[in-house]
Amino acid sequence: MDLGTNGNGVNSDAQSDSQISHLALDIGGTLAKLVYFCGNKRLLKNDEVQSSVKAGGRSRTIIQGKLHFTKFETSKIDECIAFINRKQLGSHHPKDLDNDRIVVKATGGGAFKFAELFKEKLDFCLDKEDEMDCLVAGANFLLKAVDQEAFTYIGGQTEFVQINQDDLYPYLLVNIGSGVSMIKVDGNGKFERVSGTSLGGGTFWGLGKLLTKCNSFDELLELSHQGNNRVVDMLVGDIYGGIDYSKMGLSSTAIASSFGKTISTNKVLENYRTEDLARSLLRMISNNIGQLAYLTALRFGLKRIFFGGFFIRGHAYTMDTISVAVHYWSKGEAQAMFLRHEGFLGALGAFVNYNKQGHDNFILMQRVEKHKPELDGITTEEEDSEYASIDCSVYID
Ligand SMILES: Nc1ncnc2c1ncn2[C@@H]1O[C@H](COP(=O)(O)OP(=O)(O)OP(=O)(O)O)[C@@H](O)[C@H]1O
Ligand SMILES: CC(C)(CO)[C@@H](O)C(=O)NCCC(=O)O
Repeated sequence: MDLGTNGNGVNSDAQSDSQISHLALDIGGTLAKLVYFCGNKRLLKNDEVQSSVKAGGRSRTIIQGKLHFTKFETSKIDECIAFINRKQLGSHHPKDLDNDRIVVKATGGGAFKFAELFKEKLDFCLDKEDEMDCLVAGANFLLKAVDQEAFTYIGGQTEFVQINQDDLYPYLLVNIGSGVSMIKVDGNGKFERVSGTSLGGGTFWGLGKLLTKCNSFDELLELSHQGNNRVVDMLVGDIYGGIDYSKMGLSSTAIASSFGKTISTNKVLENYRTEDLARSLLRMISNNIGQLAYLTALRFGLKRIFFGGFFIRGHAYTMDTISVAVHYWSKGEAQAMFLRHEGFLGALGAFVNYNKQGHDNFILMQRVEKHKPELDGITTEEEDSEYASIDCSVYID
């Protein structure tokens, strides 16, 4: 990534305005996530160079641009490769001195599984980063650098959380991907994966697909939106003749047994509305994760729980169920918080890790974006229109 600075730190590159792009990948069990930066190289002005040299530093080239976010199904990794190729992402990265291949940071199991494929198709050398390390780096970056990133969702109301940088740690990060990882975060690079469960997003999507025969995750979410779980779930009231089990604080409407009602009738699968099945399933998975998250937080005395991963998808009912579960089990002591770039923690973390040794010429700067409820910065129809890009600058030596 050497852009040609001379010995005095004055940039000798004659081109002052050229496009540049950088890329990091998180290839998970279900989805492959891409974070890429596109921007225009800007040479430092003379006075900027002088002040930088006077301050004892080297001069740097600033690149202003946007971080973009997009995803592909891991099972269609060829589409992801074609996208990278079409956009020529990574073409400005440094090359591996040993084999002359473009080095790209990558995390998730797919960084191992597809290393050969990326080598063959794109001449990339995937520089593998640990998945948990990247989730934490991504979450810390978002929480510290991105304005209005974290929010609570209670009773249909979104409220942004003001993050106090000096009082961020410790917190519990619950990443709901195909499976669920729970990580106790104590600082930058200081963390422990303290728990996990295989009942995660993959379980919801997989069982949901089998039960409803729907073709996409979004369709399944949409079905759940319109369903009524009481048709499928056995409620406390079903067992107690319509009344609360008040001695134990269980209201008649509380779920006593997820899917429990399906055993007591002579109905078969086809007799149930797919909407109701989807609703029950979403509630079962979200409730369970909310409860496990709370118990894990309790185990380590953590009050703040941030939820990430693509399972959440900013979906109101999912967030509401998780929030209620955390609130209910903690008796209001702990709080569930969500992140706007929930699904991209790992990919962002891999991107941020370009700053680590060996890549210290690439520094991701704070972004400047103010929250816009609607989408911003969408530049092409190919991009995933759901995710707001982030305005930011990077410095290159
Ligand atoms: N368009 C989509 N297609 C498939 N799954 C989706 C989609 N949108 C959201 N999901 C949900 O997101 C989950 C995958 O989340 P995520 O990408 O964070 O995990 P992953 O990295 O693939 O999994 P893991 O970290 O366990 O390897 C799916 O299991 C599903 O529940
Ligand atoms: C295996 C990983 C870490 C892969 O991302 C994830 O799917 C996960 O955390 N699964 C849950 C595994 C467990 O703790 O039981």
